[in-house]
Amino acid sequence: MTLLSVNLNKIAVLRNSRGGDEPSIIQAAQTCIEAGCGGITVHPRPDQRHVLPDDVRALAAMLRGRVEYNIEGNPFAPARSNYPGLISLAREVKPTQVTLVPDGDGQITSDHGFDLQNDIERLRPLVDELREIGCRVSLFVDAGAEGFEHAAAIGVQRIEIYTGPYAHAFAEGDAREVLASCAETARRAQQAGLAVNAGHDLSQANLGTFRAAIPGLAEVSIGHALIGEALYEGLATTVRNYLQILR
Ligand SMILES: CC(=O)[C@@H](O)[C@H](O)COP(=O)(O)O
Ligand SMILES: NCC(=O)COP(=O)(O)O
Repeated sequence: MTLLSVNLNKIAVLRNSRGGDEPSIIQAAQTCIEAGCGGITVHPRPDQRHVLPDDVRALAAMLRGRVEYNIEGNPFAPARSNYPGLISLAREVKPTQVTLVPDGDGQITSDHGFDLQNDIERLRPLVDELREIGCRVSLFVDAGAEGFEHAAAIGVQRIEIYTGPYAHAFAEGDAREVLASCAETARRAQQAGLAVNAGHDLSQANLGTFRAAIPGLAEVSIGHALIGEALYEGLATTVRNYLQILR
């Protein structure tokens, strides 16, 4: 069964746009859980454009023991005022999973994964620390990435395939080549002993085709499209629609 982890970044975008407490990220999480999602994902960025450190803390308190909690971010992004750093936040709230994403500050969104050949030694001490905390560690990678045996050797347990290029190709009408690359990437990662997650720009339109091509897909984390669709259909209904696709 592929777990649906709802990314709540875009709830925080709307909330921060007026500087108040509404819409509530906690109420959104509660609605998603009651609708049946298996996890909640947030990506607290250093520039605090959406999810804030206090959101991460508040979610930890309400999610514990209910659904999986996945926190994403760049572990190398330095701490700054009001942003303690990803590893420090993980040490504080002990989420189920931490997904390491090599995003720079200037990016409008995540758009690439780690270079496992060159980044693995820098990642080793961070993976050690996250495992010590008790978190599952996942690395954000591009389709076609190499070096999964190195990732497994330093204690990484999952990869998350960056599905932005797949979603774009799907929207353009021909995703066969990208999908085949994602499937081969998943196969090689599983062969190296890693479980496979996926995320970025997945939607009700493209998820079924992706899921059918990736045997054993452990988790999808979905936010932008899901929250957008929820503006029309309602959050609970939208979550249930995704769960129906993943059945
Ligand atoms: C890693 C990834 O692809 C997404 O989870 C990311 O969290 C999207 O970030 P924004 O919501 O800031 O675009
Ligand atoms: N890891 C992907 C994620 O959490 C959500 O990405 P998106 O659906 O907002 O593009």
